[in-house]
Formats: sequence, C-alpha cells, structure tokens
Amino acid sequence: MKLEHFGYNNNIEKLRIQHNLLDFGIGRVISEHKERYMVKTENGEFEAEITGNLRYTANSREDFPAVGDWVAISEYDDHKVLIHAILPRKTILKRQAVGKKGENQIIATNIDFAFIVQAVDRDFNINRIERYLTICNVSNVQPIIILNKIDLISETALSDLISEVQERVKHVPLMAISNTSQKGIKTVKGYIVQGKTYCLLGSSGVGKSSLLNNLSGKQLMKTNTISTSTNKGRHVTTHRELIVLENGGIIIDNPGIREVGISDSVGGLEKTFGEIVELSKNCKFKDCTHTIEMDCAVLAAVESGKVDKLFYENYLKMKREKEHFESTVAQKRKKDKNFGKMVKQFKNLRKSNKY
Ligand SMILES: Nc1nc2c(ncn2[C@@H]2O[C@H](COP(=O)(O)OP(=O)(O)OP(=O)(O)O)[C@@H](O)[C@H]2O)c(=O)[nH]1
Ligand SMILES: [Zn+2]
Repeated sequence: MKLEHFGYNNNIEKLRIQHNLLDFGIGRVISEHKERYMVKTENGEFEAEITGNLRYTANSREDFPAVGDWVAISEYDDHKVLIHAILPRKTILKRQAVGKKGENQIIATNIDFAFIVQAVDRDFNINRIERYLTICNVSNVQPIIILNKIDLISETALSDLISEVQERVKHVPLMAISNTSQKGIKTVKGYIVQGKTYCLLGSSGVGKSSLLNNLSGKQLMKTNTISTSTNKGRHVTTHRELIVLENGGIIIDNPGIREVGISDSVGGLEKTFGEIVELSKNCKFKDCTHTIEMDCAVLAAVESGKVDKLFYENYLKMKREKEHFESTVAQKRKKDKNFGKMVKQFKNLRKSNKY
C-alpha cells in the first residue's frame, strides 16, 4: 500500500524536509498500547518502540507518539522499527487525563474531520452535540453531525429534530441516516475524501460501529473477542485503530476516542458559542458574566429571543466548567512549582552544609 493511501501528502513531505528527516523511513502510528506501537509503512505493519533519545527529551505525554502520528523510523530487527521523531501534528484530539487533573492526554492526531454521531431516540440531546463540537473546535478538527437511527422515528418527528438542531448549531454539516435501512449512508460516503482522516465521536450505543461497518462494507468491529493464540480466554480487542476505506478515506477508531466525552469539552467554547462571544463585545462591562449585569448584550438577546435560551444556558454551564478546569490546572502548576522550589532549596542547603 502506498503512503498516500493512509494519508501521506505534500505537507507531510515538506515537514520531513524541514526537519531533516528524509534519511529515515516514514510511517503512521496505527495503534498504541503502553508505549508499544504499531506503525504502518509502505512495506507493511511493524511493531515499534521509541529511541532512548526521544524518551529522555520528552517533557510530557504529548511528546510521545500517538495514533495518527507520522513518525521517522528505522528498521532494527525483523519486522520491528525504532521511532526517532514525530512529525509536527496538524491536529490533536486531547482529553483530560484520568486521575491527573489538569493534564492533557492525546487521543489521536492528524484527524481532519469528526463525525459527531447521535441517535435520534434516547440519546438525542443538543447540549451534548455542542459539547462534542467544542471538543472538535479545541482540537482543530472539522465537525460533521450525523443523526442516526432515523428508522425509529416518523418523518415529521425527524424534520422537527433537524430544525431544532439547525436552530442552535449553525454552519456545521448535518446528515440524517439509518444503519438499518441504509438511508443516508451514501451521503456520508460522499463526504469522505481520499487521503483525509476521520473519526467517530458519540456516546456508547449510538451506532458508531454499525456505521463504520457500513462505510467499510466489512464487519470490522469485533470487540472482546477471545484471544485464540494465547487461548487463555483473555479479552483482547482485535480491531485495527486506523482503517483505510475503499474510497480512500481513513478512519481512526481507538478506545480513547470512544471514551471522549462530556468532561473533555472545556476548551474551544468561543467557537462553538461564537454568537455569544460576538454579542458580548457590546456588553457594558468588559468582565461581564452575562448573568446579572446591567446593559448586558447577551441577556438582552436572550430576552428578545434572538439567542436561544437553552443555547445560552448550555454556554454558561460549559463556561463554569472551563473556569473550574482552568483553576485546577493553575493549582496544579502552583503545587508543582512549590515542589520544584522545595527541591532547589533542599539542594542548596545540602551544598552549603556539604553533606
Ligand atoms: N434501529 C436502529 N438500530 C441501530 C442503528 N444503528 C445501530 N443500531 C443498533 O444500535 C446498537 C448499538 O450500535 P453500535 O454500532 O454497537 O453502537 P456504538 O456507538 O458503536 O457503541 P459502542 O461500541 O458502545 O461505542 C446495536 O444494537 C445496533 O444494531 C440504526 O440505524 N437503527
Ligand atoms: Zn454580558
């Protein structure tokens, strides 16, 4: 398979030249498990490890390879490669690391488009769509909204839902589909461009796997299959994390993406709620919170019905979360800094006492 088939293009070539990496091989990371990677190259798929140098110069998690990365490699063993460098990323899908407040964890990189999938039955919730949009905005990934399972509701109910979404979410493509009846699947396929990388975001059960199977025309998604090689009945996921579709589109689907959720949407608010940000320029006070102030342009717009009340309320809620997240980050930095100071003081003390 040619490099172009899994996303290589002129920009990546340029980056390779700029960073003096042409002497190395090139590949794309297709999976990552505890610092063991799989890298896809023109010659096949290889197990990979990072060089000691890359490890020791890494300042944070973000300096380690992630699924979607283009990496400079050399072969060192039969079907094994070493990763020497990571090419600069076009986009980064991140989340707050579990258990480590205030730290970001990269889920996947170099994704061009995200399909935000929502089912029109129980899962339907515009606030949630706005959260996923915000995740896309902060990651620089272009969103496309998919309403799935339209076989379960009437046409009038569907057109009501569509206008409801369009009322709140502007300038984002929207598609209504059914994996069961196949309605709209062609339209989705039409959105998929050769050489571009996609991912599917959405809650569990909305039909992401079904859609992926429909797009690829294969039963790709097998999870929790029992490993036959070890025969210990251990659950392993056998599916690939980077899938090349027949029409040349590339889909990244890994456990991290599946877990992206509600708590990961604190950044990127300004774009999702651009209308409110624009209005707030006309508020009397520069630090207006748009809740109780006099001459607040946002409140006025909500009162006059120019801005949807639910849209406004979701904005306030997410803004509060963002502020909370930022203060947690600030606290953590302060703690780290204090700790650093303490270490330094201790070292100085040790020097002066000569022990
Ligand atoms: N009626 C109907 N059911 C669907 C449709 N698409 C998917 N389903 C069903 O919804 C259930 C969940 O679908 P999945 O494709 O596994 O959902 P998922 O988003 O991949 O879920 P996770 O793997 O948990 O993230 C399955 O029982 C599917 O058969 C659809 O268009 N219509
Ligand atoms: Zn205001």
